Amino acid sequence: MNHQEYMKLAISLAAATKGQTSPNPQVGAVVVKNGEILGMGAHLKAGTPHAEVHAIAAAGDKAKGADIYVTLEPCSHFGRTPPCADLIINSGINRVFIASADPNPLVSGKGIERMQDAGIEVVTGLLKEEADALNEPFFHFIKTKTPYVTIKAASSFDGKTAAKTGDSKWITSPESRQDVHRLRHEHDAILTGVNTIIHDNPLLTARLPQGGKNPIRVVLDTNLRIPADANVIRDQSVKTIIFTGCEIDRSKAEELKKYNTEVFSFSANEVPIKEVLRNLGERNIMTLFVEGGSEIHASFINSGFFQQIILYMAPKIIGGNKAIPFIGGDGANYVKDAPALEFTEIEKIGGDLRITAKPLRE
Ligand SMILES: Nc1c(/N=C/[C@H](O)[C@H](O)[C@H](O)COP(=O)(O)O)[nH]c(=O)[nH]c1=O
Repeated sequence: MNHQEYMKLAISLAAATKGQTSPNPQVGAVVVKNGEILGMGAHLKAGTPHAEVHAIAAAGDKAKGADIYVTLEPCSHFGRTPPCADLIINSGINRVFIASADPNPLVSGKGIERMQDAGIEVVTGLLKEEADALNEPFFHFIKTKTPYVTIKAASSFDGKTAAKTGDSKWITSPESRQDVHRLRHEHDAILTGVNTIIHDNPLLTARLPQGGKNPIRVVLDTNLRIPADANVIRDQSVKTIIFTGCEIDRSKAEELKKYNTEVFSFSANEVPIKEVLRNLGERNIMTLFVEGGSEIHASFINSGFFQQIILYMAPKIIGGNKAIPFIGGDGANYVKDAPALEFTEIEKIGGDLRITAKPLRE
C-alpha cells in the first residue's frame, strides 16, 4: 500500500463514526512500519480517547520509528484528553501524515510545530479534500457555533409534498424513507413545524432495522398550538424542545414539561430562526435535520440558514394547483431573485431520486 491508501484507510475509519462524535470531528488514524499496519483507530465519542490514542496503543512499543496517518491535525491543547501531538512525540513515531488542518485558528499549526521541533517529519494535505468533506459539519460548527443545517424534503416528480386533500402517504418508496431514518440517526437534532405535528403526528425517531440514535426533537410553535397528546410529547424516548413566542398558555407549557419536553419562549411573539440556531449551537448541537413542512422549509431557505437540501423525488405526478409544493411561503417574484444552488449528488434510491444541493458559494 502507498501513502494515499493508508490515508484512505484512516478516512474510512473516520467515516464509520458519522453522527457519533458530535460536537467533535470524525477522525481516523493508522500506524504503519515497513509496510505493516501496527495499529489503527477512530475517535468514537466526544470525551473518549482520540483516534491517535487508539492507533498508538494498538502498536505499543513497535510505534517507535513508525509512520502515522491521521485525518485531522493532531490536537496540541488539553481538552478532555491530553494532547495527541505530545503522545506522538513520546511514542517515537518519526513521520506524521495529515489530511485536514485544524479549523480552529487558535490551535491550527501548533501541533505540527511541536512535532517538527521534536524532529518529526510532518507531511500535510494528503487527501485533504476527502477528509475535509467528511468534517464539513464540524468545520461549519467551529466557525459559526451554529448547527450545520440539512433540509430534507420529499416530493412527487412535479414537486408536490402533499395532494390538495393534504394526503401524502406515501410519496416516496420504503427504501427512501429508510434512508431518511439513517439521516435522522446521524443527526444530533431534528426540527419540524407545529403544522407537521398537527397534520402528520410524526415520532421523528430513527427507526432502522439495527435500531438507531434518536435525534433531539425541535418543534417551532410560536403560539404553542401543539396537541398535548402529540407523539413527540408522549413518546419521551428523547428530549423535545419547543420554541415559542412570548404569548403562550403558560399552564400548558408547565403541563408539557412533565413529558421530557422543554418549552423555550422568545421575548417577542415570534420564533427567529437565527436565534433558534444560536440556541441549539450553545447546546453543542452540531448537526440539525430540518424535516419541516413546506412553510418551515421556506423560512429556512429565505433566511439563508441552511447548508444543504436533500430532496427525495418520486416518479409520481400529484398535480393540481391546490396541491402543496415542498417549498411554501410567498416565493420569489422574479427568477433572477431565486436562491441559486448547485447539485452535489444525485442517486437513484428505491425507484426515487435522492438529489442533494448546496447554496452556490458567492
Ligand atoms: N409523506 C412522506 C414523508 N412525510 C414526512 C412527514 O412529514 C413525517 O415526518 C412523517 O410522517 C414521519 O413520521 P415518523 O417520524 O416516521 O413517525 N416523508 C418522506 O420521506 N416521504 C413521504 O412520502
